[in-house]
Amino acid sequence: MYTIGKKFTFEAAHHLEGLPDGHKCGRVHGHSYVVEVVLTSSVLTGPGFVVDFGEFGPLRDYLRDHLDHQDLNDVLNVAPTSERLAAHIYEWCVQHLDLPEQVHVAMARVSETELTFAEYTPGTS
Ligand SMILES: Nc1nc2c(c(=O)[nH]1)N=C([C@H](O)[C@H](O)COP(=O)(O)OP(=O)(O)OP(=O)(O)O)CN2
Ligand SMILES: [Zn+2]
Repeated sequence: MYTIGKKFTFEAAHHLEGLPDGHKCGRVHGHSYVVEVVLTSSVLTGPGFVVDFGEFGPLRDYLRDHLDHQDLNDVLNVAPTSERLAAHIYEWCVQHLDLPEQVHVAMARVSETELTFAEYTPGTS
C-alpha cells in the first residue's frame, strides 16, 4: 500500500462548551491550526503517483475560503474540537476531492498546537 499526505495551515478562533467553570478553553481564543490529510492506494499511476499532490488543491481552497480567520463555532454545526474538526475535514475530502476509484482518504489529522493532535479515520464496521 502506498501512502501520501499533505499539510495545510490556517488561523481561526473558537471556544468550547461544557467545560468546567473557568476552563481556559471556554473563552474565545485562537489557534494556528495544522491539518494533514493522508491518501492511500495499492497501485501507482502516471509517473508513479498515488495522485498528484496538486489534487489536494480543493482542500487548500476550502480551508482558505471557509475556515481561515473565521470563528469555527460559527462555521461548523458541531463543537469545534480537534476531533470533530478532523472528522469534518475527513468527510469534506471524501465528498469533494476528485480521486480515482483506487485512492482512499485514509486519515485527517488536526493540530491546535505543536504538542497536540486529533485524528479521524473511517470506521471498519
Ligand atoms: N481532546 C481534546 N482536548 C482539548 C481540545 C480538543 O480539541 N480536544 N481543545 C482544547 C482547547 O482548544 C485548548 O485551546 C487547547 O488545549 P491545550 O493544548 O491543553 O492548551 P495549551 O496549548 O495552552 O496547553 P498547556 O499544556 O496547558 O500549556 C483543550 N483540550
Ligand atoms: Zn482551543
